[in-house]
Formats: sequence, structure tokens, C-alpha cells
Amino acid sequence: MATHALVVNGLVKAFGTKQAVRHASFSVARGEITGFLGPNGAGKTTVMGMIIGLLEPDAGTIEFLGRRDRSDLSIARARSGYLQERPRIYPEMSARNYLRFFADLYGVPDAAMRVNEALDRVGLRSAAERRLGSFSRGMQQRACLARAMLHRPEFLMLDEPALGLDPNGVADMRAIFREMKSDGVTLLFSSHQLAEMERVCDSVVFMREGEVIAAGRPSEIAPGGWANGGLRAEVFEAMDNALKAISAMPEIVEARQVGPQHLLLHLKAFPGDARTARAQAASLLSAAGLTVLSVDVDMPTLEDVFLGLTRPEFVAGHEPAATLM
Ligand SMILES: Nc1ncnc2c1ncn2[C@@H]1O[C@H](COP(=O)(O)OP(=O)(O)OP(=O)(O)O)[C@@H](O)[C@H]1O
Repeated sequence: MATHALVVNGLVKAFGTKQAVRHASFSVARGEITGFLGPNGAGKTTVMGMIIGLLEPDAGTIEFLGRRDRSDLSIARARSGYLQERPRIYPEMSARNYLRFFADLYGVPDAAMRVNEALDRVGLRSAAERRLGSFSRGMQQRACLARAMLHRPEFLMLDEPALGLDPNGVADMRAIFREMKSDGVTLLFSSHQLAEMERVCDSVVFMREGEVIAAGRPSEIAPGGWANGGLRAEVFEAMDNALKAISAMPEIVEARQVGPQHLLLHLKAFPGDARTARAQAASLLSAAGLTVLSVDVDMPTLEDVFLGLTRPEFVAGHEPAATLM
């Protein structure tokens, strides 16, 4: 079986003179959760629309669930589910009737059983007879998710499923995603909730102004890898003295103050594992005569990476008060 559920290559889409998607290429591994990131207007919805067949690409190829030809793509699409941004609900319908309506519309076999299965999957079985209009935003979103999974898709694509949800709703969504993943479903979803993405995604794809500007594991895509985050050391001495003490050390390529007693260090040769890196930094600082109170790996968060990629002039968190080099 192919390792990728989706391979998008050189996708292009313009609306009039607006280039919405410019040669976007990325892939989604089978059985994984992939996050689709980018500022408003980056082109995520347009790419999703082309994958699912709502929009025709101007150029590029889409290999979806092993199918590539135009006629074959519809077979792949039938094996996938799509939840659009702000899906429509029918407030007067009960959750059960809503799902039954779509199950019949799509010709889903064993509709009654599949409706129960989908209700169970999103935790709405006990609320099945209630009107959708009486549901919270999170419950409505779960009902829509249930609708997208009635036909047991092997690939689920969701456009901002966490939009407008409170923390409980987001946590519920996360639990559902994890459960689906453990059942072998591949998920691609867009979101602006970066911390949430970090918790649930195996991989992420960043878009900006129609282009894919980075893709990979959250821990890998920080420019320079995780070493880019550096090591955060707390020392006892005054910062000026600390920076002076290590200024001549060739093993430390960069050091700057990131807190009252904290230094952010980048080592010249970054050890492969975090523990060794911390030990090495501690011994270097001690050798410089400093009293080391703690050393931790300072991993860039997905938010740092997002801001670094989309607004390079602004990198969150670290206010360099003093810099060596
Ligand atoms: N039907 C359309 N006609 C004209 N322009 C469009 C159309 N659909 C999208 N666009 C434009 O294409 C660009 C990409 O939009 P798209 O909705 O794909 O971005 P997005 O990354 O999904 O944004 P958001 O995070 O806000 O949902 C935007 O500039 C948008 O205004």
C-alpha cells in the first residue's frame, strides 16, 4: 500500500487575476494527522476544494488514495469525507434525522446502523433526538463531523473544524481525531489554533500567499531543526558578566539574554539528543566560571515557527536584550 494517501504536485489556481494557489506541492502520509496552516487567504480552502473536486485546478496533479486520473479521482473522493468551514445545519432537525437524511441522500447502506455508529463516534448518541438548534456550537460541529463520516471514509478533510469552539469543544475534537487515527483514518485539517495543532498533528503543511513554504514534522520544520530552539540556561551571575565570561568560547556560536537570569545558547556542534546537549552546555558554562542553576532545551513552538515563516520580522518570545555575535 502506498505510504501517502495524498500527493499534491504543482497545483495552481487563479480566480481572475488573483493567484490563489501557486505551484503548491505536499503530501499527506497514510494513517497520520496532518495540519494545514497559513494566515487568512493563504490558499488552504482553495487547495482543499481542488482535492475534493469542488474546484478545477489550472495546473498540477493530485494523487488521491492511489488514484490520479480524473475519472479515477471520483472513486477516491467517494472514499473520503469533507467538512467545510462553517457547515450548514438544519436547526429544526434532530441529530438523528439530520444524519439519516444525509445517509439516505448519499445512499449509505445500513443507514440506521451507520447513523448510530457515527453518533457514537462523536459522542452524541444520548443527544440524538434533540434538535440541532438546541445544541452548543461544539455539539453542532460534532454532528457535522458525524455527517462527514457516515460512509466510513478512509480520508477525512476538515476546514477549520475547531473554529468557534470553546476549550472543551476543542478537546472533544482532538479526542475524536485521535480515535479516528487509531482506526486507520487519515486526517487533513486546517486550523488557526496552533497549540492545538501541535498536540494532535503528526505533520504540518504551511501555506503563505498561495505557496507551500514548509512541510514536515512539527519538530523538524523549524529552520535549522530543533537545535534552532537552542538551550535555555539559568545562571546565578549577573547577565553582563555571564555573557562576557562565555564570549570567547568557540563551542558557543550564539548567546543572548532571554530573561532576568536566562541565556539562550546555540552550540557549534549540536549533540544529537537533548540530554547530552544540556550536559554539554552546563559543563561549558561551568568551565567559564558560571554557576548553572538549570539548562533546558528551548524548542520553538509551532507558533514560533508559524510567525517565523509568515512574519519573519517578528519572532515570538525572545526579546534579545544583549547578543554575542
Ligand atoms: N471564489 C473565489 N473568487 C475569487 N477569489 C477567491 C475565491 N476563493 C478564494 N479566493 C481568494 O483566494 C485566496 C485564497 O483563499 P482561501 O480561502 O483558499 O484561503 P485560506 O487559506 O483558506 O484562508 P482562511 O484561513 O481565511 O480560510 C484569497 O485571496 C481569497 O480571497
